[in-house]
Amino acid sequence: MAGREREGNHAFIRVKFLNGNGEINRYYRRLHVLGEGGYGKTYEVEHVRNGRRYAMKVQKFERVAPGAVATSSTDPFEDVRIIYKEMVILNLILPRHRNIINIKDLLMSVDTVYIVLELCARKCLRNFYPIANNRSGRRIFKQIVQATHFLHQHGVIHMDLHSENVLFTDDTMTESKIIDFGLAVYKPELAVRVHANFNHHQWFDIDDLSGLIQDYSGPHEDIQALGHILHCILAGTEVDPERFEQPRPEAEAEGEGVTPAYMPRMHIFDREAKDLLELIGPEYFRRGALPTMDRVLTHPWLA
Ligand SMILES: Nc1ncnc2c1ncn2[C@@H]1O[C@H](COP(=O)(O)OP(=O)(O)OP(=O)(O)O)[C@@H](O)[C@H]1O
Repeated sequence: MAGREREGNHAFIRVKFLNGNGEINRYYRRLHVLGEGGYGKTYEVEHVRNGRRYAMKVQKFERVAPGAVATSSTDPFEDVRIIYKEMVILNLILPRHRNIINIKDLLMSVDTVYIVLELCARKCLRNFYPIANNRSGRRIFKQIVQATHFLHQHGVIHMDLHSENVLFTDDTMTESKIIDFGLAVYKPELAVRVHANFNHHQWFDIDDLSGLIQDYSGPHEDIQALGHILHCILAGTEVDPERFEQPRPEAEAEGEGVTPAYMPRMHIFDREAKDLLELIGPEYFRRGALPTMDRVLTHPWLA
């Protein structure tokens, strides 16, 4: 059982095809719902034969009759494209990384995709913020930065990094995993590393490579999202990003004082953590243009 395998030096997807949706029960027993997103539900499941627990993301899509004409407003192909892209990114483009969710199995019927993932605890960054201190905050933030850098090296921009898309492997909240590649974009021109000779021409039409917001997508989107996450870690709470959309002098001139609860807790964090916030944080804190990922990685707080 494995979604991602290598045949010689080439990547390929191993998919189990199901004759009907009921057949999924021969492989996995659904235990309960872990979460619900725009494209379906994610369940905790148990493998029928070996009893191991996993998370199973179930995504239904419109059946697309061969030759059917789809309108742009109700484009059934769009659902298929999004699901397909997530499968290819997780299966083929990315090698394993300890801080990126690992795909375990992939099953498909005529109208549903079942993506089986390693199971995380029901803890996400939101649960971590209040207990973060300089040491743990630095460790977790470094994991997320390194995993994001790894994505970028393989040409993948996540595009949806936020508190609920970073889960923890267990309740100790010491090991994090980035999940949900539904909005991710693959940009072959950005890739400096290629896994198992992945050749995008074999897997994508060039049009299918575009994300929902492709024209604006780039590493800066993820770096900005990391800046927001860092702000939340330092503040010890989820922060409303809209409050920090303008630089400090402008915000203060408009009388928008910021709640003390949203300010970095400098009695807990090193001055270097604040310095990194001034590099990648929201406009309110930032001193200049967003830096490159390399500069973030080598920042003294993380080095
Ligand atoms: N591997 C996992 N282990 C445990 N829980 C998970 C796992 N993957 C997803 N979940 C839970 O299921 C929820 C939905 O998963 P995910 O974000 O991947 O789905 P989605 O349909 O793309 O959601 P969205 O519309 O929010 O982007 C997550 O927020 C999380 O609570």
